[in-house]
Amino acid sequence: MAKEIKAFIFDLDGVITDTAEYHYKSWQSLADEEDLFFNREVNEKLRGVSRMASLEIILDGKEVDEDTKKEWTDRKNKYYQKYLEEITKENILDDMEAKLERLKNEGYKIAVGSSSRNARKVLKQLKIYDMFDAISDGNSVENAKPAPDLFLHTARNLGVEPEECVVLEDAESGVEAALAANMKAVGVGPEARVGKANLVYGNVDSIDFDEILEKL
Ligand SMILES: O=P(O)(O)OC[C@H]1O[C@@H](O)[C@H](O)[C@@H](O)[C@@H]1O
Ligand SMILES: [Mg+2]
Repeated sequence: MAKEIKAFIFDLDGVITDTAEYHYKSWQSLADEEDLFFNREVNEKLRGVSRMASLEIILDGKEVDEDTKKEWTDRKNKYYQKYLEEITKENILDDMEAKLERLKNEGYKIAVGSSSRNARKVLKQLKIYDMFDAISDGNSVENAKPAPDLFLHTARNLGVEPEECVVLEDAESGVEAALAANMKAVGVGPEARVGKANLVYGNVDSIDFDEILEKL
């Protein structure tokens, strides 16, 4: 028999807030300065992918020494952090805060499971940091999504079984990580990207928690 749902684990970038545009602009600045090929299509491949792995995707096989990679990812992060200074509650997607409150009031545990090392900073800027029962970020585990480690770490911190968790994700790598962790996956975005999830919504606004609780 399916286990009862006790917790919801939310990806951050692209599910709670749309910081993807700031990641894009920051990579674009670096790419322009270093004469690397980059555009929105390449940027789509970076969804859910860690900082260094993102650079490897942009480099697309081009050989660069480790010190330079470090300097480039640091520089991209410096640009990104400048954008983060500007973000406020207004950057929360649709009625996500109300949805989180509702789940909390109904007794579900809620957590963040993000690949970003900036996740805590983002949550503080959005003024929702204290709402969560657990927060896992890009510093929490060694193996990034699509490995299940980040979500398993989150479940352990929540004190629930993986089978009792639902993960909400906008990235293919995140959906894969959730399924590999034996959790239920809700995909947010086009079928081509998140179609492997147990349930798919085209955008954050259309996420229906009654349906999720009924079907998963
Ligand atoms: O560079 P950061 O803040 O650690 O973020 C790592 C990754 O975090 C993910 O949440 C984003 O979807 C990726 O685009 C990003 O590369
Ligand atoms: Mg995401």
